[in-house]
Amino acid sequence: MELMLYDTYERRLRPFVPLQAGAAGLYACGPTVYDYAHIGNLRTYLFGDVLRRVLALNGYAVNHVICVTDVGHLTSDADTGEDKMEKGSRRARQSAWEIAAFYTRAFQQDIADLHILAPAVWARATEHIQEQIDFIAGIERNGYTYRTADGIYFDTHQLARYGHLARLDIGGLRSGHRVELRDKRSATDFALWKFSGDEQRQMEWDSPWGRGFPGWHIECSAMSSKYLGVLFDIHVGGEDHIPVHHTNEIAQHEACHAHPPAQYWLHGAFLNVDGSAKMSKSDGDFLRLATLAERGVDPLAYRYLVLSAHYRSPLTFSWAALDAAQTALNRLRLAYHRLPGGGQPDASYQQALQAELNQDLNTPRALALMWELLKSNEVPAAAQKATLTWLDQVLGLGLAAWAPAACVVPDEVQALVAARDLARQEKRWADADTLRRAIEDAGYAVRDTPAGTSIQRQATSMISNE
Ligand SMILES: Nc1ncnc2c1ncn2[C@@H]1O[C@H](COP(=O)(O)OP(=O)(O)OP(=O)(O)O)[C@@H](O)[C@H]1O
Ligand SMILES: [Zn+2]
Repeated sequence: MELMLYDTYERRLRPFVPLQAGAAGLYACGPTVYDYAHIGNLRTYLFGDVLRRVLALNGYAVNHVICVTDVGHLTSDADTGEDKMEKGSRRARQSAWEIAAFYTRAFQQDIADLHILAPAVWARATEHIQEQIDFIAGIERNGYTYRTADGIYFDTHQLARYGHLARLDIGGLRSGHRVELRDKRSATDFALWKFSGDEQRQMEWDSPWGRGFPGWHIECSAMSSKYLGVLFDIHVGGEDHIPVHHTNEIAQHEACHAHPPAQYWLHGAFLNVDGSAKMSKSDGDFLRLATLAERGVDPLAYRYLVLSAHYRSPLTFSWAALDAAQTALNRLRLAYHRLPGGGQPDASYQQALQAELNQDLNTPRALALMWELLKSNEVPAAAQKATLTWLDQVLGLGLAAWAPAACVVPDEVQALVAARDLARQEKRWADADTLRRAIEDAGYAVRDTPAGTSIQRQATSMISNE
C-alpha cells in the first residue's frame, strides 16, 4: 500500500519513496531549551511521532533525529535581539548551561509522558560546534558568504531559488522599508556565525572568523548531515519554520552541496488559542503538559485530542475539547479492557485503517473507523481487540498497558458514604440525596448495587455506568 505524504516543497501529495529501500531518515527541529515546552510545541512533536510510527507500520526502519537548540536562537528571527538562552539564564539566575540541561530534561519527560518515542539521536547544537564551523567553511569556499562587523552572513542573492520552499516574494521582501538592514546586504541574508564582540557571553567558541557562536540555522544543516547524510528522506517541523528556518537550511545546503538536505518537507499546523492566535511562550495562555496534569487531565488525553485533528489543520485549544478527548479515551480504554484476547486482527479493517493513515496521516479518519469497528456486529470481539492492539502501534495510547486504577476513596468521602447508607436505611431520602450530592462534589460517583454501595472516582465513573 502506498504511503502518501504532503510535501511542502512541492505543495502536493507525493508517494513516499525512500532513498534506501526499507529505511527512512527523519530529522525534526527540536526545542529551544530556554523554557518549558508549551502544548503547542508538543503538538508538533506528536505529529512527528505519528509520522515515525506510520513509517514503521509500513515496514521502514526509521532513523529519527531530534535536535536540541541550546545556542544561537535569537529572540528575533531577523538575526537581531538576544540569544534566547542568555535571556533565559538571566531570568532563572542560572547559567545558560544549567538551564539548557534542565529544560532538555523537562522536554524529554514531556515527550515520554505523551508516548512520543525517543529519537535514535538527540543532537545538541553546543556539542556540534566543529561540524557547524566546517559547514560554514564549505559555504564560504563556494563564495556564498560575506563579513560584517557582527558576523559572517549568507548572501542569499547568489541563490536563484532562494525562498522556494516558502514561495517567498523576494523582491517585495528585499525592497521592504521596514526591515532593518544594518550591515546586511539584503533583508533575507542571515547570520552563519556571530561575533561575541563586546558582549559578555556564556556560550562562545573560537572559529576561523573570530570568537563567537553559530547562527540558529546552521546547527540543523550540520547535525542532519552528520547523522543522516547530506541527503536524507524527511525533514519535519512546525509551519512557522517554513519562511525562515527551513528556507535558510535549504539555502545552506544548496550553497554547500548543490541540493536541499531532504527529499520531503512536512510541516505541522499550529495549536491556536482564541480562534486564530498561535499558542506562544510569550502569551498568557502558555499551557504546559504539567498544567493539564494539575487539572486532572491525563497527558494521553492531550495526545488523543491531537490525533483527532489532521496535522495540517489548525487546532484550537479549549478545555471542553480536552474534556471530550479525556472522555473518549476513557471509553476506549474501557472498551479495549473488556474485549477478550486471543484473536487475530481483522484484515479488512486493518487495511482500511492503514489506508487512512497512509493518506497523509489521516488520524481523525482512522479514529472514526476505529469507533465503527468497536460497534461492529460482524467482527468478533477478540478480533476487535487484536485490531486495536495493532492500531495502537500508531495511536500510541498504551491501551494494552492500561488497567482501571484501584479506587482509593479518602476517609472523608467514606464517611459521607457511610452517613448516606445510614440515611437510606432510616428512609431519610432527602438526607441521602444531600449526601449523594456532597459525594459527587468531592469528585466521586455513588451507585447502589445488589452487592452494596459502589463508589468510583468521577474520571473513571464509566466503569460503573457502562
Ligand atoms: N502554537 C504552536 N503549535 C504548534 N507548534 C508550535 C507552536 N509554537 C511553536 N511550535 C513549534 O514548536 C517547535 C519548537 O519550537 P521552539 O522550542 O523553538 O519554540 P518557539 O518557536 O520558541 O515557541 P514560541 O514561538 O511559542 O516561543 C517548532 O517546531 C515550532 O514550529
Ligand atoms: Zn532546524
